[in-house]
Amino acid sequence: MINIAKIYTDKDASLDALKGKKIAVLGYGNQGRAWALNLRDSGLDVTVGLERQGKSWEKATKDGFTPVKTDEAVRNAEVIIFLVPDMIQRTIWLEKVKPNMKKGADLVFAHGFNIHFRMIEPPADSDVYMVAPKGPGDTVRDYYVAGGGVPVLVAAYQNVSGKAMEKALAVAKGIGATRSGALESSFKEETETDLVGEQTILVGGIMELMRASFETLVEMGYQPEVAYFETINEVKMIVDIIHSKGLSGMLRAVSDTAKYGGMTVGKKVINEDVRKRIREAAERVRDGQFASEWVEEYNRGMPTVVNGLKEVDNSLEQKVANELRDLIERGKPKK
Ligand SMILES: NC(=O)c1ccc[n+]([C@@H]2O[C@H](COP(=O)([O-])OP(=O)(O)OC[C@H]3O[C@@H](n4cnc5c(N)ncnc54)[C@H](O)[C@@H]3O)[C@@H](O)[C@H]2O)c1
Ligand SMILES: CC(C)(O)[C@@H](O)C(=O)O
Ligand SMILES: [Mg+2]
Ligand SMILES: [Mg+2]
Repeated sequence: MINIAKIYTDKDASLDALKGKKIAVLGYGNQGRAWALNLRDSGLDVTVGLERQGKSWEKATKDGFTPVKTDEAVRNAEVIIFLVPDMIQRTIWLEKVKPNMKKGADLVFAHGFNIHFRMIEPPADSDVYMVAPKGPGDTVRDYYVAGGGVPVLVAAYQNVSGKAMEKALAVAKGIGATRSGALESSFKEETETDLVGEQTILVGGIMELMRASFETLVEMGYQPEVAYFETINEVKMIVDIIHSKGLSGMLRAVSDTAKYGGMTVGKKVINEDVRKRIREAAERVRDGQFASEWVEEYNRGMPTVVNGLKEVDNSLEQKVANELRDLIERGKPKK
């Protein structure tokens, strides 16, 4: 056993710390919808707070909530959960939450960005804690409904009441996370590791590795559909095995030919140079350079994100994905 991280499960957490308290969930997007539904299904008192009527408002209403404007949602809340995009949180905090919140209400985050990089300066009399899902919002909902939960990192930044961790664990239990595990961390550790992870593997790394392999095969004259099955579609199946049995389990599930090729060529593709660049990316996160760059990009209207999305939407790999979607869906296991 390595036994470094402190991991809490259902037996260590109680919903009592939040029972009867008014909880405002700000935002109804990826995480907002999942949290609001899971917390409500866990018997907690949730109000959805939104800035304006629109898609999120409609979605929340369809799910049986009666959304209200952000300022109204926070006025009565004892627990305020920030589930609007990271780059919006500071403005919402300054303009809507800070002037209207109850004195001493809890401030809760799903990612430490705004606190760690000091974009939000919380009042000294509030508990400030974090429950950060280690998975996408839809999965947080899907796993909960299926009786499971996505693991989370929990941390307390300010613990005025002495009960911040108890309440973080109650939130974790409410969204189903302690059915799996809530790992004790810090705002610093969560923020930095989450950013490094999404840049180098979960979003950036995996996408670029898939695209590089796919595009190489297509350039060499192989059929795009064959390239798609090989370099993008099968990743889920391999990752599913890693997910349940670890890397050793995956190696034992593939042929010796794949083991040998994977072990020798993998290290040439993902070589020392790549490791050096992963380290550089991690250092840029840790010293705040990435955060400054992202704030600046956001303030310019996110041109890189907007154009990048367009480029991927129009790529051959996405066209093949659209073409094969029915076939792929037909083949999925039926519960
Ligand atoms: N996406 C994920 O799966 C995921 C995973 C872990 C942690 N987080 C964290 O959860 C938090 C929320 O991220 P998300 O991806 O769920 O957000 P999101 O982009 O899905 O948020 C959308 C919601 O925010 C509202 N919103 C968008 N722009 C707004 C604006 N200008 N003013 C007011 N409201 C606005 C929308 O109406 C919608 O309700 C972030 O701190 C993020 O880092 C997200
Ligand atoms: C789902 C992720 C990538 O893990 C999350 O960190 C995010 O920012 O969306
Ligand atoms: Mg993230
Ligand atoms: Mg993440």
